[in-house]
Amino acid sequence: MVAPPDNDILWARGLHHSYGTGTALAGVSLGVREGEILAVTGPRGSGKTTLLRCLSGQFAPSEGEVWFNSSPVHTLGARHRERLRLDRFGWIDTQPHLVAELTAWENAALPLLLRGEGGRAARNTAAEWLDRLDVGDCTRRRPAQLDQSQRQRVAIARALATTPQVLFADEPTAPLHRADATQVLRTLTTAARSHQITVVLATHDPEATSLADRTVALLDGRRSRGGAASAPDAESRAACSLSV
Ligand SMILES: Nc1ncnc2c1ncn2[C@@H]1O[C@H](COP(=O)(O)OP(=O)(O)OP(=O)(O)O)[C@@H](O)[C@H]1O
Repeated sequence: MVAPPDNDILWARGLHHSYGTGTALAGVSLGVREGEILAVTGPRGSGKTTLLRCLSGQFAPSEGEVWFNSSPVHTLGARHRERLRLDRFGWIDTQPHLVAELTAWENAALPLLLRGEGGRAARNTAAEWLDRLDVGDCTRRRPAQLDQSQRQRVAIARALATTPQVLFADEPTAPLHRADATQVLRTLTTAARSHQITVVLATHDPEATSLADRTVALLDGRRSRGGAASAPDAESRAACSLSV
């Protein structure tokens, strides 16, 4: 087992993952720099979600390695991976999975409370992020009293509230209308840049790829050549990342 380059916060080599007999990842390697916003693109079924789940420790890949901050993730047991996700990672799903019985405020504060933060501090931080996501006036409402766009904004505020080292976002603006999606994406990427949060963003949205530093494209569970560089130094960054 060879340690990854020091300058990659997240690094994966030769990732394979299957669902039963269906292969979702067939040997994907990549590196993500600290503070980088990386877009993962590809057609439906190309493996984007599976890649994000393997990188974030939700799935243990059937083959291959994942390293975070120069420590192996793929050799960790389920409980240690869970702890790593709670302490270091954030996750935004395509659909906002909020707790129906809790208010927007309580939903956004939840990961902070699970980390052991005091109630008042957690609620203050959650309120700040709800404000930034333009749902500051919905804090006392439950998910059923919010529209889809407001629910997704609460889910994004919840993911940002912990200021994770790496934020994984799986097509986070798919349920939003065009204008909403653009505004939410800009808020998300601006917040990530100002807080040095590394983002791995699975997306079909050209607007999202234009806000990223670099794009990695997948096809049939492998890296394809479709990833277009979007930043001046993208070529040199891409050279640091492996592709098979
Ligand atoms: N739970 C599952 N059970 C069986 N097969 C699955 C499962 N999840 C994904 N797959 C299959 O694995 C492959 C990769 O799926 P994945 O969801 O990772 O791709 P994706 O690029 O994120 O697609 P989409 O854009 O539709 O979300 C596809 O062939 C898909 O049908």
